[in-house]
Amino acid sequence: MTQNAHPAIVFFDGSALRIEQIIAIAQGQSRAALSPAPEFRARIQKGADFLDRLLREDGVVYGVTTGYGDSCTVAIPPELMAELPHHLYTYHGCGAGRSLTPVETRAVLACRLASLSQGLSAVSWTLLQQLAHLLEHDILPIIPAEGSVGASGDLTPLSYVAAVLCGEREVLWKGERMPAAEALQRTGAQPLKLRPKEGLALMNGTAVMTALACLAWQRADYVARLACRITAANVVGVAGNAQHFDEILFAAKPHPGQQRVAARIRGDLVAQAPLRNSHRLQDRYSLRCAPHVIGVLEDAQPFFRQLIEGELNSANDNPLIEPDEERVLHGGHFYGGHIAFAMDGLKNAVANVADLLDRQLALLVDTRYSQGLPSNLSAVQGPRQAINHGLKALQISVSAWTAEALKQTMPASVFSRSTECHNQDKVSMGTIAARDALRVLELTEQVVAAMLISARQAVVLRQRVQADMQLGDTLNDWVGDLAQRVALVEEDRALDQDLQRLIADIRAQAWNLYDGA
Ligand SMILES: N[C@@H](Cc1ccc(O)cc1)C(=O)O
Repeated sequence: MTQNAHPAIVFFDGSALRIEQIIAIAQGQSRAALSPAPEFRARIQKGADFLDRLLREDGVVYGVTTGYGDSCTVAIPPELMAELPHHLYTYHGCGAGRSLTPVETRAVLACRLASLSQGLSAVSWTLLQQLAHLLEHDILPIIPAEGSVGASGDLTPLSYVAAVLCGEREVLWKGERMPAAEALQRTGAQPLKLRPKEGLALMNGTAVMTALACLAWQRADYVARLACRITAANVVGVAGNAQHFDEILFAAKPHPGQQRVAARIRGDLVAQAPLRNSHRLQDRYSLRCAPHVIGVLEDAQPFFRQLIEGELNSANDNPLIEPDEERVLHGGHFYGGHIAFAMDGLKNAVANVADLLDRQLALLVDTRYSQGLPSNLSAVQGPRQAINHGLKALQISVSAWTAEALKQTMPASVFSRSTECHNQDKVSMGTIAARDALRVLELTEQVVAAMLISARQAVVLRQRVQADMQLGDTLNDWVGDLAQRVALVEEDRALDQDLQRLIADIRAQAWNLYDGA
């Protein structure tokens, strides 16, 4: 997707949002705003009014007139009720670990706003405005990444959002870390005084894991595309057999994602005649089965999207306050099992792509398998060949990153444990799964960056040993583009700067691959 494909403003009014809209907000390509539609505001108001009436007439609402979680049996005296929401974020101020990045934090704010805009959380219009104010002025709560079990949602990390709305704790604003109160004041906003239930509404949900999942989904999509292009280049590099990606062959196995991967690679290899009589009819699995590996990710992504967007477009706190039917519904929508499962699956499929690429590089650097390419893809000829080592160390690094990515695939969702005096006795661990997925993606992007260097190197060296080798236009243009970004590795040189630049290109999705198909 190109940048100008994003609308300038994403309006929040409870209607369904897509992953791309959250990403566009997170990356600063779109602004977020509350819908000006009077019906939307009226619906929000109706929820808040209903809660007020309920308290006047009925007097008992979980988390409003009672303590939280297992402490729901504790009655809150009326004179202390107003303080209760502030206690919620205060005692949850026990996060640790790295802080979420600005991109991640914007995504969190957008996901929480999406959930509260469903109109089922009985928050005030003022609260929504304050949340939108943070996004509008790019006031970013400092949110520690660790400390959520992912059911009761992301209570602890979201307490940092709640506190900031109330002018407490710290934010990043215009690149500077400062007290939240100062940033609010300098942007013309007042600290919020939370109404009954608003602490729970803000915190008792899945916005952190959902935000991280949106970001992971999009990065995984791009990794899959790059893996197709790199595989095609590597087939050329080792003079492999393009027939492995044949259309009739893949028609026999009706996984649409796998078929799409085969079609992409096949399209990239248009100039490669199928080697019907070559001495080696079949390439090794890391090439021949590339559609079967990348295809798992491709086929799973629509399902992951469905899980992620289902969560994104949900009211995921508790209790829900339904203003039309006038119901107070106690449930467990803060349970992030769908995100946990999506992220455990995504990290597995992505790490398998890293592993595939690592195996392809192992073929390329080894003269036993590379069909005439120089050892370690060294481009140096003549006497100086002896002291030059080509991509030897790069391949070792790729193996290290791959091993670490694979190690990270242990499912988080199976590590549920009973917590909070056995009220939260089954939890999702979705936030841990999402953080794992991002770490796997980081490592895999490093692998991909290295593979860009090696794929380009391999194609050039193949041309050297096989002067009549033809490249299709797409692959030719792409290798030409890579040549602009990274010089051929000839005399030994440190490659870390090249890697950093390429990783940045990958993160910026610098290449338009397969026209979004
Ligand atoms: N998620 C719990 C509420 C809760 C809130 C804060 C806690 O510290 C613990 C539990 C529920 O709705 O049942």
